[in-house]
Amino acid sequence: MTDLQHAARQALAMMDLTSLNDDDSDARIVALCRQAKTPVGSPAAICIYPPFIARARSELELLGLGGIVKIATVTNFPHGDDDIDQAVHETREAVALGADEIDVVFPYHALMAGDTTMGQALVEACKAACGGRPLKVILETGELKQPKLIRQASELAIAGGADFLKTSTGKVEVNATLEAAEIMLSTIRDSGRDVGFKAAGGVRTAEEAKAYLDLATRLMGETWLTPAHFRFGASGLLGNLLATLGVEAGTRPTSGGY
Ligand SMILES: O=C[C@H](O)COP(=O)(O)O
Repeated sequence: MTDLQHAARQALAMMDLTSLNDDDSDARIVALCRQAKTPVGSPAAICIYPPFIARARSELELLGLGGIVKIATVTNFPHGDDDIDQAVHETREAVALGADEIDVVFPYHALMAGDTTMGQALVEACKAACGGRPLKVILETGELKQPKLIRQASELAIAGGADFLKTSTGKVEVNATLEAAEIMLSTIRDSGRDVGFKAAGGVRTAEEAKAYLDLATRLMGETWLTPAHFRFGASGLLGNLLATLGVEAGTRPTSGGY
């Protein structure tokens, strides 16, 4: 197995296979769940809008992936509004609908406008609403732009109890970048807290995924790289990973899997 294939295997197991489109439908989410069953294993989670959680849950059960592939959903998405009550309401609703993991957008406009308290307060309140489920905080680093703001948002999210820092919604011009990832990972490392990292938005190839994995290995060490600490949020990466591994997308898993 080449280094690139090794990275592709790792990336697949650490992926939140994503569909967050305005025109998503039950049929599209069912197809997404089916994609999650590959001959070389499954992604860590799917990431979908709240109305599709119940349908995804029953489909994953049918596929024998119940409890194996987690269901993540998004709140305060995609604009990162500064309404804490609304973000908490959406987070509670997502939990009630059966989400295993919540990805909440940090109120990045507020931070850019100089508000250094709102972000932490929103994260704290949403974490409390998660009932122990992992909370990933989307910083929208492509909008924060300045390294100082990315570091500050990372620190506020960690202080608020984030379980993961996530780069991007995938809905703005600049999404995941290695530069932002380096700042976020360094902030996680410097905090001494057990916080993970999710590169999301625009990651499309095994080569790109490998660059993030190499960076995280350099900064955090190889043993840190597990789905409990590292995820890719991606809608268009799986096919390339499977091709890298010599598997055609849509191939039925061999019995027993890998
Ligand atoms: O959270 C994940 C992102 O929305 C996925 O972005 P992508 O569609 O560019 O892969």
